[in-house]
Amino acid sequence: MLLQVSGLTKKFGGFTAVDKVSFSVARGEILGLLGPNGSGKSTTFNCIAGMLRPTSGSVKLDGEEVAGLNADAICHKGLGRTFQIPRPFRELSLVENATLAAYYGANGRITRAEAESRARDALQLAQLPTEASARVGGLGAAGLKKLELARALATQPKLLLADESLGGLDGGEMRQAADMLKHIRDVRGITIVWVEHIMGVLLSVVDRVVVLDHGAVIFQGTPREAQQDERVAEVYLGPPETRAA
Ligand SMILES: Nc1ncnc2c1ncn2[C@@H]1O[C@H](COP(=O)(O)OP(=O)(O)OP(=O)(O)O)[C@@H](O)[C@H]1O
Repeated sequence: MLLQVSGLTKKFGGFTAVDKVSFSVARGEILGLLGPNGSGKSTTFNCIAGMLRPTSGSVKLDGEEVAGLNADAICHKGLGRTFQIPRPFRELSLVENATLAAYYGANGRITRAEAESRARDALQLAQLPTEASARVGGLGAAGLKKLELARALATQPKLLLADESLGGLDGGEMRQAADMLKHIRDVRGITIVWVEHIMGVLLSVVDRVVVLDHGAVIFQGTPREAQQDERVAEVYLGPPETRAA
């Protein structure tokens, strides 16, 4: 297993946002981490990525305990993440943005040529232009999401945590974003944990899903099983008697 989350708990004062969450992700797998708004997805994500310190529990990346390490240290151990709201350096070019991410991922221990090569490779994987003149300014919502992905890929992660990659995209862009994540896994073997609150297109590309509700895991299984599961339907659609026919 590349990622093993065991008994992960995060409390904010007396409120338990993540309650003994356990799941694992095999090398090369795409796992969808789903749940309605407020179910604890972002808190789980941030505990894994080191943006939040878990109250208790274990997070093992490639067999090594990383719970409680800071985000920089976890990135240097091979975890790349995207942010829900892209915040690129707008005054820099796309290549410069990705190059900075490559330096960050390597903890500064690569040459400029190597950082730029990693940056161009990541931009290509994210289907963005690689020429020096390509700027952030002209990118729309989908382009900014791609740049977010390219910045995470430039850190050369073993595990990519994708946070709400579909937010703000239209139907066609969502399909393209989903296919891109699958392509990245297929050609590079990068393991992906993909956090979304909407199921839709995600179910067509993930291998397995974990569904959270009120901070706890209520379902783990294949996308097909998720679509047939009554508890999953309930948290997404409400109780059977209130659903439209
Ligand atoms: N820093 C915080 N302090 C207090 N409560 C918090 C904090 N962060 C999150 N929460 C609460 O924890 C619960 C889980 O929030 P979280 O953001 O993890 O859910 P989510 O599933 O990611 O939701 P969304 O899809 O809306 O992003 C919510 O009730 C939220 O209000």
